[in-house]
Amino acid sequence: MIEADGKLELTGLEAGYGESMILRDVSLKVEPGQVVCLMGRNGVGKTTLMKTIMGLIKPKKGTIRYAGHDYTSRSPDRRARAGIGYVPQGRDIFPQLTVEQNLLLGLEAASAKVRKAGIPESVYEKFPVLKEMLYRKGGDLSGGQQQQLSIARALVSEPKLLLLDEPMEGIQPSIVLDIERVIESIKDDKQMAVLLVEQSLTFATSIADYCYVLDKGTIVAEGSSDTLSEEQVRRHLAV
Ligand SMILES: Nc1ncnc2c1ncn2[C@@H]1O[C@H](COP(=O)(O)OP(=O)(O)OP(=O)(O)O)[C@@H](O)[C@H]1O
Repeated sequence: MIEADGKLELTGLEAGYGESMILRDVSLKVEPGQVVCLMGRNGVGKTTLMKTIMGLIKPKKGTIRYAGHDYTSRSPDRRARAGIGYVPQGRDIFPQLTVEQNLLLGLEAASAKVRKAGIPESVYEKFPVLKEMLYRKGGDLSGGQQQQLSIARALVSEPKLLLLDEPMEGIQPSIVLDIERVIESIKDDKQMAVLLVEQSLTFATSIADYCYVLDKGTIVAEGSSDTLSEEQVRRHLAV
């Protein structure tokens, strides 16, 4: 792995919708091979931050550096081709397309080299259920399976940086475990940097190398899982 591969560095980011500024002075780093968790109550700006990293929202101030280059003004397309994979909140798969067709769409975002190689076998190893259901329509899958498909679709392009927005939200416990195992295996592979929005403090601190807590659009606490005190995090997570 090249040293800067997958590295993300946000500095002094300000972003929002029209006149309403949601993120204020957000600085954050994800190193190659790391899992970094972003925590915070509902509505504090976690999704807005993910969208800004993906290029779907243009920041008013600050910089986004990725893989050693300034990506602040680059299009979402270019970010995807450069290896940023995004799994948005709420499994936006295509219900009328088959599982395989959904996965092939993930390849569209990939670099030419990855596109040529096709869907990597490693994706089916991570999600064996999808291989069994390859020709079923996405809409026929359970909610948890759709979430697995949504993550698999991002993995198909073999990203260097994976943005996961609350992948465990609203999913039955058995599938939560499956998804946690996949995130653990991604971490063990050490090929990808992961920025994970996660509400479960237990899982976040067990998997993350580093955690950030966002409140009202600002980072209010950060640290490695062993230095960030539970009390500190809970204070900002409590309603
Ligand atoms: N398209 C939009 N236009 C205007 N305001 C928006 C839009 N999307 C989100 N917001 C506002 O931005 C703020 C942050 O929302 P965001 O979705 O980033 O929060 P979040 O931390 O991801 O919350 P949740 O956990 O509920 O998804 C909220 O006040 C929300 O109402």
